[in-house]
Amino acid sequence: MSTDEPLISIKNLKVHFEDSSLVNAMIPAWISDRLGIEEEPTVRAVDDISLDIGENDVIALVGESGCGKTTLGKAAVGLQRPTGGSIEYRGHDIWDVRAGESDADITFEEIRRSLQIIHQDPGAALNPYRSVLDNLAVPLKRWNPHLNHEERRNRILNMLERTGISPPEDYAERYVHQLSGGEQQRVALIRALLVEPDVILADEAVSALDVSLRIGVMDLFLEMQEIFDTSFVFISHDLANARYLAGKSGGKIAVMYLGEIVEVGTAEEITTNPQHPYTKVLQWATPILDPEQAEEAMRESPPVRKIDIPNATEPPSGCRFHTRCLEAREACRRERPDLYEDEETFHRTRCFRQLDDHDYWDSPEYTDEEPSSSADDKQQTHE
Ligand SMILES: Nc1ncnc2c1ncn2[C@@H]1O[C@H](COP(=O)(O)OP(=O)(O)OP(=O)(O)O)[C@@H](O)[C@H]1O
Repeated sequence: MSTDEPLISIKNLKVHFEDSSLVNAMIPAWISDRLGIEEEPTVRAVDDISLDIGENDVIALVGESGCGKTTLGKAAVGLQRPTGGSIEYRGHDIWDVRAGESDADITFEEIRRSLQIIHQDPGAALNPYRSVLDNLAVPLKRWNPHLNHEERRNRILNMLERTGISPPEDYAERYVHQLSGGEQQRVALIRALLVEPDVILADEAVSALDVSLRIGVMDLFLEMQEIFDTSFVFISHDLANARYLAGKSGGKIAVMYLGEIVEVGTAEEITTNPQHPYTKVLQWATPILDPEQAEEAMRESPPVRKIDIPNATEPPSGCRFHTRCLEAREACRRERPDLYEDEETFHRTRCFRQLDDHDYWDSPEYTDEEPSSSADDKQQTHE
């Protein structure tokens, strides 16, 4: 259950990258000028996002590849400098603290300790030349220097045991490559938990795992979340994972599309009552386990005009989803919708269709793009 005071407050966050791709970098500026090539288009990875993360909160960020999930997550934990807007940790602007321009009684280092990250590839975060014990001793030595060797060892063995790595004495002596993917992810989780963080960002932390192991690791994350009262931000391109994580923990799902959050709600709301047309596309593309239901779903056309996602360097005007949206009208091309909140459920949706009296309803249907063949779309989406 989260308290009113946010742990992290993200306000109008922008992270734009200058896309200095190799091709651009190899073309001299004078040739680019003559050919009219724009040298470094700006990638609007995160564009005007506001989001609070409360104490003991669970948020599952979901969206297609390239929509800005990782960039938002990294910015939230102080690993990515914003190009606009702000990120506050317990009321202190993280980057002002880092620049020494804040009167906060906390250092940037301490903020970074409180905000941990777990990557998709846990092996990358662990030193392959050290044992599990030595790997896990590193954060303890740094943040709990008063502990002696024996105390550190006991704490680590205890965590190994609690996370189901048994016998802990045996595993503690193993090297990272001697562990399975699931065990490595558990060790990465322990490494993050040992420094007693307020927030753990788990970036596609279960995506690489076999489906059979996935539920076990997700359950472990949620169990640890409850025991340690740590907030978790789970990043996933898979709505099914997001639903599981947010559903079991009573957390929220935030759906991202092209650098924006388009819908936020409980797992129940997003699953049974999705409001944004893009969320319905994600829902449609999410595998259904029941074979009978899956077959029926396969017969339905995708609820989208076209499959291709626009380029993040040139996002569509107005509502960014309008070029793919079956419900789009002219108003959607002209004007950017806000995240409108349902007063009863707190479900928020960035779509004019939430407002009974919006001009949208009198606006002509959007016709710029020809709807593509639904049969082709179906095939492409399932490939
Ligand atoms: N350092 C960078 N320089 C330039 N562009 C970047 C950089 N990092 C990310 N991007 C671009 O920003 C956009 C968002 O990327 P991001 O990795 O945040 O998306 P994502 O939703 O996490 O995708 P994925 O699931 O594939 O990791 C993409 O277009 C990506 O190419």
